[in-house]
Parts: sequence; structure tokens; C-alpha cells
Amino acid sequence: MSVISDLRGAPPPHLRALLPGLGMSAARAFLKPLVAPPEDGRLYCPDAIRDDPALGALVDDRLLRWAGEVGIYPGRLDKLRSYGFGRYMMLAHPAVSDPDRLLMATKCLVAEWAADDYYVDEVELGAEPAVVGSRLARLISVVDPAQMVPRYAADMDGYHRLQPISEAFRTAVEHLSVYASPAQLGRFQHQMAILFLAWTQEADWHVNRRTPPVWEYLVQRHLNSYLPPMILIDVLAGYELPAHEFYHPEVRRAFTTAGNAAVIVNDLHSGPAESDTDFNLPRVLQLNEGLSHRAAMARTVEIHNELMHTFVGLATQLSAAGSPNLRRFLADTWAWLGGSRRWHATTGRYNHGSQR
Ligand SMILES: CC(C)=CCC/C(C)=C(\C)COP(=O)(O)OP(=O)(O)O
Repeated sequence: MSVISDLRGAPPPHLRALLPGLGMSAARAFLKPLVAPPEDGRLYCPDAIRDDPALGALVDDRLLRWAGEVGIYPGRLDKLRSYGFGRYMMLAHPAVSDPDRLLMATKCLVAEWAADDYYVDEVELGAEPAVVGSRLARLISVVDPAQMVPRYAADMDGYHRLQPISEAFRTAVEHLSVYASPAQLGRFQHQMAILFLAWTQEADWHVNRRTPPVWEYLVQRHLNSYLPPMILIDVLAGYELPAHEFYHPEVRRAFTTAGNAAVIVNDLHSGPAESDTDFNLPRVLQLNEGLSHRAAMARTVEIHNELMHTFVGLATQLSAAGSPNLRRFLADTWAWLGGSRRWHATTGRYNHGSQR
């Protein structure tokens, strides 16, 4: 049974108490001001709801201090600043003005990005496909602490002390724990395991010099989507979408579809800044289907738009039937997508001829 009929039919008593009796038309009206039909060939995606450059810069200042302390991006802190990851979180969470909450999310984001750059993608920065699996398995032991007998604990701690990315994750999770409930922290740990699995799949393509078929690339991008930062939406905003709603299959479908669409925006922007061996959807389409760059970009936009239409359709139905928290979560997801789009279009990571 889908969540829609589920919630309309016999919601549990505590849910029924929360249902405000909104119908489909009210839910559509709720989303409508945010949804504008795209012109042909244009991205079907909202823009940022808020842009507060001073708040973004404040979070970036604090981020740079933390990055220096944990030792990530050594000698490249100017580049890290130009990426504007603090600005990213300011754009993606327009209802959040507390710099510390935004910093917490930015630390998590940057720990992930540092692992992606230094372990997975950038050979010049030390990435080695043959050891990606081992490095990430060791790293997950920081995110979801490995229980160790005392005689070997010192060896494990000694290893992590020498790894700036381990330290980045340890301190980011510590900061996250200030704001997240145990269930929200569990979600994050789960999502990291999914992300790391996807990165080992990517390493397989490199080690075995294999170009994935389009469907396999899309599976990888489903696992390696924007969900890792997006699952913190309610944590930042100071509420909690309870597990029975967050993990409901239809909510999960809507949310993962949004995460997949968001990461395809990344693929549209990041291609020119990526190494020649890196994969993105336009490149995979070109290699598999012999498309020109222009045609592959157009197809990528189409795929993105299809995902977005699916998300909006599901979100509209879920908003009509779900709790106020679920409606808020879906609206916050829409706002996140708009902020993310604005960041991709303006960050120094992908614009102004930036190289990693
Ligand atoms: C690093 C991170 C925030 C994880 C979630 C999504 C993700 C892996 C990315 C957006 C990075 O994807 P990609 O490696 O294609 O990005 P770059 O082109 O390396 O910036």
C-alpha cells in the first residue's frame, strides 16, 4: 500500500491528530508558487529562495578555521574558500540563520567532499582506485565507531590521527550530534555507508578501465546522490521527520528522486573541472550512445527534468495526505534544490575556469 492511500485510509492515531485535512488542491496550491513550468530545453528546477552573502561568508570563515585545524585541503585553503561550501549551506537552508547550525552541515559536507577529492577522484591529490575500498572501510569506522578490543584500539586511533579526513569526519559527526536525535544520526551513518559503497563501485570502473552502461551509472548516482547533505534538512531547521514517515517507501521514493535530480545538476556543471578519467552523465551518454557533447547535455537536462516532475508529483500527493512535518520537509527539500542550483551556477569550484 502506498503512503498516499496509507495515510488517507487509516493513519495511526497520532498521525490522524496531525492531519489538517488538506485536500489535493490545497496541497497543489501550497507548492504552486514554487513551481513554474520550464521553457523548452531549460532546467525544471527552482532558484534559491534566499541569498545572504554575509551569512555565507561568516560560515565560510569558520569553516576555513576548522579545515586548518583538522588539516584537510593542505596548501589549498584558498581553493576551499573559493568553493563557498558555507555559502552553499546558506543557500540550501533558507530558513536557517544560525551560523553554527549551518557550519555543522558545512563540516559534514566538506568531510564528504574531501574524501571524494582525496580518496576517490583526484589522482594528483593522492586518490588511488585500488585502495578506495580499504580507505573507505576504515573511514566508516569513524562515522559509526568501530568497537575494538583495547589491545588494538591504540593502533586504530594512531591510524586515524594521521588521516586529516578521519579527523574531519570525527569532528563533523561530533558537531552533528549536538543537533541530531539518535535516529537522525543513524540516518547519516546509513547514508555514509551507501555513499562509500558507491565510491567503491566507481573505483571498480577505474581499476578495470570500464565505462559503465547508462543504467549502471544512474544506479551509482542514485547511491552517490545529494542525499548525504539533504538528510540533514530537518536537523538544521530544528524539527524531526519521524522514522515512520522518513523511511516510508513513498517518501523515500520522493526524497531519493530529488537527491538524484540534484546530483544531475552537479553533473551538468562539474564536467569541465573534472579529470578526464572522471565520469558524469553527459560523458557516459557520449561514450555509450555516441552523442555529441551538446546532445548529451540536452539529454541530461531531459533526464533531470523527468526526475523533477516525478518528485513534484509525489511531493504534491504526499503533502495532501501527510503530516505538517512531512509537508514542511517536502517544501524544505524544494528550497534545498533551489539553493543547490544557485550554488552550482556560482561556485568557484565549477566556474571562472577553476581547476581542482
Ligand atoms: C561529496 C558529497 C557532498 C557527497 C554527496 C554528493 C557528491 C558525491 C557530490 C556532489 C560529488 O560528486 P562529484 O564527485 O561528481 O562532484 P565533483 O565534480 O567532484 O565536485
